[in-house]
Amino acid sequence: MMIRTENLSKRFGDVVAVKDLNLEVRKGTAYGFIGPNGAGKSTTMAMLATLLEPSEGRAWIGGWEVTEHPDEVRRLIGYMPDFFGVYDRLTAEEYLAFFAAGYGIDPSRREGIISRLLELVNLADKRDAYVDDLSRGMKQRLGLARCLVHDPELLILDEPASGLDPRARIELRSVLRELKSMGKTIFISSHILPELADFCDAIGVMERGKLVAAGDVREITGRIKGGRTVEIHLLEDAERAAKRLEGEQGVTSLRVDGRKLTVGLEGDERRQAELLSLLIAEGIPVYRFEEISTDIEDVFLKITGTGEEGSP
Ligand SMILES: Nc1ncnc2c1ncn2[C@@H]1O[C@H](COP(=O)(O)OP(=O)(O)OP(=O)(O)O)[C@@H](O)[C@H]1O
Repeated sequence: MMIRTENLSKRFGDVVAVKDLNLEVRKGTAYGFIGPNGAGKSTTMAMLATLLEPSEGRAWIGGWEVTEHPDEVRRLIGYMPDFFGVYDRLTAEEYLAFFAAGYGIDPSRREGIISRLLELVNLADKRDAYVDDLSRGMKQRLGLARCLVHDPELLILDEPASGLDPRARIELRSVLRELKSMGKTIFISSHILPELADFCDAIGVMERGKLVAAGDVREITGRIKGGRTVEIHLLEDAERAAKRLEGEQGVTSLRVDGRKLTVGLEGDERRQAELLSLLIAEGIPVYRFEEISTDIEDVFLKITGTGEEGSP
């Protein structure tokens, strides 16, 4: 596990920014952290990046507890905050050299690293341009290069696509895909779900400090596309039921979790009833069969229906 948190919480006076957060992000995957403004995404990311002390709970990065081993954690992560400072007298190259020096990278290696990074984020031709003259999309990509100077395993990216035009978003996404193919773990936030859906393996949705949904991206996006999710509780391991429903018309996903089977379904109530009959006919002991709460769908509607210029 690359990231794990246990009841991670943060209070600012009376404001509970993050409440009892339990997250798991597997190594080598891209995890989309979705939620409206103020949901607690930035606060969570800052705690993971060792910049903010949790009020309660714990968090581990690559097995290192963030408050006990901040140095080890910092070596493992590249963190990109949601703001970009002002660097009017620095060129792109000088900017990266500054951070490379900050990470204690040997001067003889800096030049090579900077060239490779500028290449990676498609800014090789902007090497001598002043940072403040770059477009917002270029600045974001330069910011990404900056958090890669020490070759971290995990990238924590706070709304990197916000404020970018569609073209700049596409360019950013192509860089992120490349990083993923290099084996990096990517933890990325956004308030627009479709923006991350096709890139991420898993997503977690925050609302008012709480994780209200988390899981496989296909399962969750299936719900948004009008599909439904049915939870089936059995008196036996759910494998047999999963096998029986595999390939059945309308079934878009199946997830076995001990004696619980979660089914993504495209179809109406009649189809649900048919699937239940199939299981019963097979002698599979179902004791609970229910479509799970539509609250979660409401949350998605709120998040995805904000009228922002998303790029599905
Ligand atoms: N330093 C702080 N002092 C007081 N309150 C804070 C502080 N930082 C964040 N908060 C509050 O904590 C809550 C969560 O904020 P946070 O920035 O983590 O949300 P977010 O999901 O990242 O939203 P955004 O997309 O707007 O950055 C908000 O109510 C915010 O006002």
